Amino acid sequence: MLKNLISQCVLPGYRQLVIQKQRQFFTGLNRMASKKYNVLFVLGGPGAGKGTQCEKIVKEFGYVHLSAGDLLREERSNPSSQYGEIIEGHIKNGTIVPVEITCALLLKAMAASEKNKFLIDGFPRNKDNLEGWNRETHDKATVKGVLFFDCPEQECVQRCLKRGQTSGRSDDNEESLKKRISTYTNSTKPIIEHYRSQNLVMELNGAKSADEVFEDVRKVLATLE
Ligand SMILES: Nc1ncnc2c1ncn2[C@@H]1O[C@H](COP(=O)(O)OP(=O)(O)OP(=O)(O)O)[C@@H](O)[C@H]1O
Ligand SMILES: Nc1ccn([C@H]2C[C@H](O)[C@@H](COP(=O)(O)O)O2)c(=O)n1
Repeated sequence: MLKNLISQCVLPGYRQLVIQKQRQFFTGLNRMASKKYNVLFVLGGPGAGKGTQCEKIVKEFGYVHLSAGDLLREERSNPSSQYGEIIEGHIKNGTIVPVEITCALLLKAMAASEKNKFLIDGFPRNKDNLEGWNRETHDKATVKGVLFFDCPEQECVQRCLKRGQTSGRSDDNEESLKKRISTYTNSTKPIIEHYRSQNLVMELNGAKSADEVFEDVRKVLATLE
């Protein structure tokens, strides 16, 4: 009789409780797992001031700055990398490195950081970058916006040539710059337009002085905080 009472009344209630607790546990786990990286992309022509502004943003807004170009240059300099020659070829030619390489470097750098807010500078630069990013990060990252520094071509070229006097960059010269500008116009501008159609673009006049540009950046970023 007591056995029957336990199996008919107590056990089902206990089972229900266990199932309910299991559900709560797995929901908690899922929520933890769904914590995504928050990303702001930073785009603009060569020399538009992306890196300069990112440095200032890091100091004031606590983002981690990841420059796709810097990560590629670092990978190129690693003697044990199998991608060194491919990367150098693209950098000199002003063309874009396949996304599998660039996205893997970005994800590795994000995973190595304890922070959650990233400025990804110089990416995505073409359709291959954009599609690869979406494929690899749809469950890992949320793109909160795109900072777009608009700057006239002649100003960009002058800045890069001046930087080339001391930067040691193999692409801060007239020949590479022509190709970089053409890649920017033909491949990167459509990506900016893609994000503009999603209302994600924050456009800034990059032709002003660096401090004036940052004043504008501050206002725009304050709306995201
Ligand atoms: N607003 C500005 N006015 C004048 N010079 C600037 C301004 N912003 C940056 N510069 C200078 O222009 C050069 C290019 O700037 P920066 O490296 O920030 O551009 P970038 O967009 O990151 O370039 P790239 O894509 O080629 O790496 C640097 O020498 C920098 O000091
Ligand atoms: N998404 C990217 C970013 C950069 N590169 C390569 C080709 C660029 O000309 C070069 C320099 O980049 P920068 O420092 O100017 O941002 O790096 C690329 O292939 N893909």
